[in-house]
Amino acid sequence: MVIETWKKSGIATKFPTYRNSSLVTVHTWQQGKRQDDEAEGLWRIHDGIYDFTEFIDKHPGGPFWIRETKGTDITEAFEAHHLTKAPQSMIAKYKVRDAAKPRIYTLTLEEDGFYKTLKERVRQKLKTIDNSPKRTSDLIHLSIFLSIYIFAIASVKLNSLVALVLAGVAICWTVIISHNYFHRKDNWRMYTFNMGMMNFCAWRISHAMSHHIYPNSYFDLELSMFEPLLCWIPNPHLKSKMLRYVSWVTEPIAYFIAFFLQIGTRIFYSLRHTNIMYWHDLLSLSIPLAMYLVAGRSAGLLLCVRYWLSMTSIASFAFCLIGLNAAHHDPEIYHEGDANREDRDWGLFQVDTIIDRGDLKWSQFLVLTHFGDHILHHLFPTLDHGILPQLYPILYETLDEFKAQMRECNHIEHIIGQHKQLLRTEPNTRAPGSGK
Ligand code: HEM
Repeated sequence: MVIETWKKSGIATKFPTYRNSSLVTVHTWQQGKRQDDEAEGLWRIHDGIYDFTEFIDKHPGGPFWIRETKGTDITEAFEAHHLTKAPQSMIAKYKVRDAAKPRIYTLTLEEDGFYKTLKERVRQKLKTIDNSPKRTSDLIHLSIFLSIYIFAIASVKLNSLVALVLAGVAICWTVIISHNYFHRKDNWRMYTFNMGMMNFCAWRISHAMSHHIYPNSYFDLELSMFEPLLCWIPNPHLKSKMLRYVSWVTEPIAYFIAFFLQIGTRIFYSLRHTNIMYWHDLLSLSIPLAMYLVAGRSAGLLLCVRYWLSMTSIASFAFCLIGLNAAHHDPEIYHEGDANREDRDWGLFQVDTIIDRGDLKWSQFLVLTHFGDHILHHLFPTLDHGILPQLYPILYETLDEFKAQMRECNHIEHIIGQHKQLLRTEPNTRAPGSGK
């Protein structure tokens, strides 16, 4: 089949099927990937086909990761989520056959390539690392999480706008910090991601499996989900003139409604197609409930719900302001259609799709609440953000060896860059690392 030129991906031999569907959801992304990935209905790692059915409930990281990836190519996800050698030595017994067709993804994970070299160094470093910052992360998470209820209740009890805004900020920060936890084995903190009406299971697909593995490409669901309103891919087929300029106006609206759009789409899809809702989708309701039970009986349930919806839209706005301007969108950053680095290493691809927030690095609190240390987080998503700073010397050394660079800028520069990227339709012809 001939692919139209504009649909040619820089990281795969196919244009992803899910992008042809009218409603883009986590579920349609998974369905499309099962069609595209040449995994023969099972699990694919490199050029082998594996049957992990028996292993789903035994997986130390929790059953979700394996159950939800059945029928897909998990090569990069498998590499990025394990730092010990155990998983690699375990897979042989589940191998069924060699894959009939080549992999569709063209990124590489060579033993002597950037990512595997860095990973081996990180593996060694982890043996001697100071783990105490993990406790600080846990404490920060718990304090911010509890402060949601304190500020929410205060907003009703004192009829205070300040408390309402603070509750919104606390919801936003709780959601961002709990992202530090949902990338790992199942744990109670991952559930607190749902305080903003979104769901960590949906995000384990759209964020961990899609965005983290294939950032800024056609396979990145976090780009395509925004495309009716905001489009970062520099391609006039996706980004009409109208969308380019109108997006600057619709952007603040999109920020305010993003959380509601996520749950709305999931409810709509569940009613029309297959249920993709979980019991823990109800967790965010604990906020208005606490407000009503502790402080709102005289004010009434309706007022509590109104205040809760207001703080959630503040949280949504703050989340988008932080998240969409944190790392990935700037004309200097690789987006689908731009010239590729010659070295197709998966880790270098991650480096090319990110500019870190340099202004946060001095504070663990700011890193946790603002998607800081983003490059290291993309490369090693299961590691606590608290210990990432200790890995910088190894990262710098390995980047130097592979003639790559880590880029940094502050939040204002990111906001300016993100808006320029919304306007950009011309692909970059200079490949990252070309040095010209
Ligand atoms: C889509 C594929 C997979 C994903 C996303 C995934 C994800 C994870 C996660 C998040 C953890 C917990 C890490 C932590 O909290 O530090 C984990 C641990 C683990 N997983 Fe997986 N996993 C996948 C496939 C597999 C497979 C196929 C095997 C072996 C057959 C496996 C074996 C293990 C083992 C042994 C651990 C314990 C920690 C370690 O030794 O690294 N996983 N996995």
